[in-house]
Amino acid sequence: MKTVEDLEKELKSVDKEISKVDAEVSKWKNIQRELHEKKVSLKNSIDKLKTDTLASVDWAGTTYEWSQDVQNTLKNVFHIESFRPKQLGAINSTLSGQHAIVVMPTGAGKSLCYQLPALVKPGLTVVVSPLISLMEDQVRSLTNRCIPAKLITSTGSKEESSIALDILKDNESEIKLIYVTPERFAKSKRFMANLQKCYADGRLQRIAIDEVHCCSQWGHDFRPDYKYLGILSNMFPNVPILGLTATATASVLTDVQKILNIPGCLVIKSTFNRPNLFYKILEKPTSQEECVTILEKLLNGRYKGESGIIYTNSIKDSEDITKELRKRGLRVGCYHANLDASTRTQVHLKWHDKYYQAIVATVAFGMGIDKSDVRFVIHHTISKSMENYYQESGRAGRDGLRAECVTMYRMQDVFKVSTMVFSSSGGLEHLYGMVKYCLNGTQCRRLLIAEHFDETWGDADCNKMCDVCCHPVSNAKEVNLKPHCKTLAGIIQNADQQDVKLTAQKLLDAWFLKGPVNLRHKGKEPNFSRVLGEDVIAYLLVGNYLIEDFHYTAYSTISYIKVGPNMDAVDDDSFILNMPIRRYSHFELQAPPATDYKPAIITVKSEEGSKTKKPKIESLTVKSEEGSKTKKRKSSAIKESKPKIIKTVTIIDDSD
Ligand SMILES: Nc1ncnc2c1ncn2[C@@H]1O[C@H](COP(=O)(O)OP(=O)(O)OP(=O)(O)O)[C@@H](O)[C@H]1O
Repeated sequence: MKTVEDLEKELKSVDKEISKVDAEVSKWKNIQRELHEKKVSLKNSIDKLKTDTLASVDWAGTTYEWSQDVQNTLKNVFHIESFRPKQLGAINSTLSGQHAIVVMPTGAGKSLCYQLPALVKPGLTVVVSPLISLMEDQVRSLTNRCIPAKLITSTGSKEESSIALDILKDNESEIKLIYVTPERFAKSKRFMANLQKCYADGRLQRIAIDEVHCCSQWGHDFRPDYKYLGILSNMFPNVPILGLTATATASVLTDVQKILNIPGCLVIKSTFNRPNLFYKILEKPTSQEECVTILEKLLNGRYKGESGIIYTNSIKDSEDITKELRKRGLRVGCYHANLDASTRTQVHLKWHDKYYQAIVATVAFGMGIDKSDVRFVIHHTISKSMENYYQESGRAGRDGLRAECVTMYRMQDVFKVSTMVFSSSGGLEHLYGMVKYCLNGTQCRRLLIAEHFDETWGDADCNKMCDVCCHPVSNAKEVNLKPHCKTLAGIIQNADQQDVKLTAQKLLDAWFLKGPVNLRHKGKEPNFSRVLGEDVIAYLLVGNYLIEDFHYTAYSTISYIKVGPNMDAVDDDSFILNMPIRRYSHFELQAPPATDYKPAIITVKSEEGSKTKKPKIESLTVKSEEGSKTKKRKSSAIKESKPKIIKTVTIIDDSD
């Protein structure tokens, strides 16, 4: 019989064995993890290679079996003379049966990429779109062109909905495009059953997914119902999926391909450079009243008689600014998510019809704005990311004529936004990208936007259409931040010892020897302005020398400033940190800009027919109600005078 000692000995040896096995298991688990990582990386490389290989094909050819039909449909049905960059490639690829994602900036003409193919081949194109109003506009405009299209909504009567649903299984139906929201795929069994019948009958020609970035949580407009669209590629093999978006970040595009189950699909991306948009950062005063005065001057001066949008970051700001501008006699509308749908539509229409010169809006005013002559977009507060900024400012100048994107920047707004976004994944990182853009005073703003979209644009692409390129500084002065870093870290540590938390404003006060004496440092006041001091704090924040620390109160969230991880390096002898000093360049508020922006090609559609010409800026034929005259004038005059135009002037961007 074994003794307790024997058993304990045995137990020890089993423990030893277990440890050995654990070590082996952990070794194999590591190997397994590494292999999984390798597998994912190989899959990604394969997908990327597939995408690159597909992208290297010249899809914009004109010798496909459908090429003649495509040209005829373009001219005779859409009454368009020529394709814009990448449209033909997108059309040919989807007609070839490829899954594809088309990435084009706002207003570049994405809809044509699925509307035209729908008419060239037999069968039905299902278009998924997130907004009913957007779909209504599209169906209306297609119907006006005698293109049979229908919308399936849950807002109409049961009978209407039933008729629309039956189109899917009616082999005799003439409808070519059917618009649905993504919720249909998730929630309507009848819709899915009819769609399967449509597929089984060989009538499902294509699935187009508009605003396809809504699939991805990385995008700026995530919609949970979009994730159900992932079943489509398996459910309907051989039916090409065409995703369309104006969001071009690589992570979003890869994510979208994964969610839709079409990894490695063709990605057709046109340049995101909007050459007609002028980018400007404007110094924002500290008081709301002064801000309103600037807006008033801009609306009455620089943008007199022009349409635009003023973006604010809160409902309260949008209401207050609207009220103040109205008091000063300006016609502006207010738009935010708390207004009911019919009020929002009213505001939108009044702006569209030029009763309102501008809409003062939160970002709720976004998707579905189809006004081509927006001449200015002013950001009263910075956007929460570069991606958002590009989308919001991109609502200007869809007609290709010069338009301006002005952002009012002040350090205090960084915290207004950071306290809203800090809890979302990547929120602060994205915001700091926007702050870097505002702090920049030496690099072309277009280059910064290009970097964001992984594109490379040359200096020539700007054509002096940003404030930095307009007022280049040959020898930008720099401020050596090393001593200031030490002072600021010292102030924070001193406050910490007294159990006091510092907001950025309080930190700034203590640094400039203002505010409570016990929080001030013992050295001298900085020998530069407080505005530059604000820039230094923001610069250190985006560089991780300072960090934000968020605290909730009953009514709000407060951002306090703490020393960040990169501050450790400041004590090294070799540490160097110089910040280029930026200056706000002059910006005329009360007079229209002297423009020298020349659009690439102008197509003048006249009663006699359409002609495409090289820019004919010196002379432009304009027919007024009084008759037709040809005037000699400079390009700037095209924008400034407002003839009663009967002929349409369409600007085509030929940069590819
Ligand atoms: N090749 C073309 N030539 C001239 N006009 C075009 C061409 N393609 C499209 N358009 C016009 O450009 C305008 C914008 O097109 P569309 O609404 O499809 O843009 P979009 O890229 O979908 O924009 P958004 O991202 O805002 O939805 C429409 O009025 C459309 O008729």
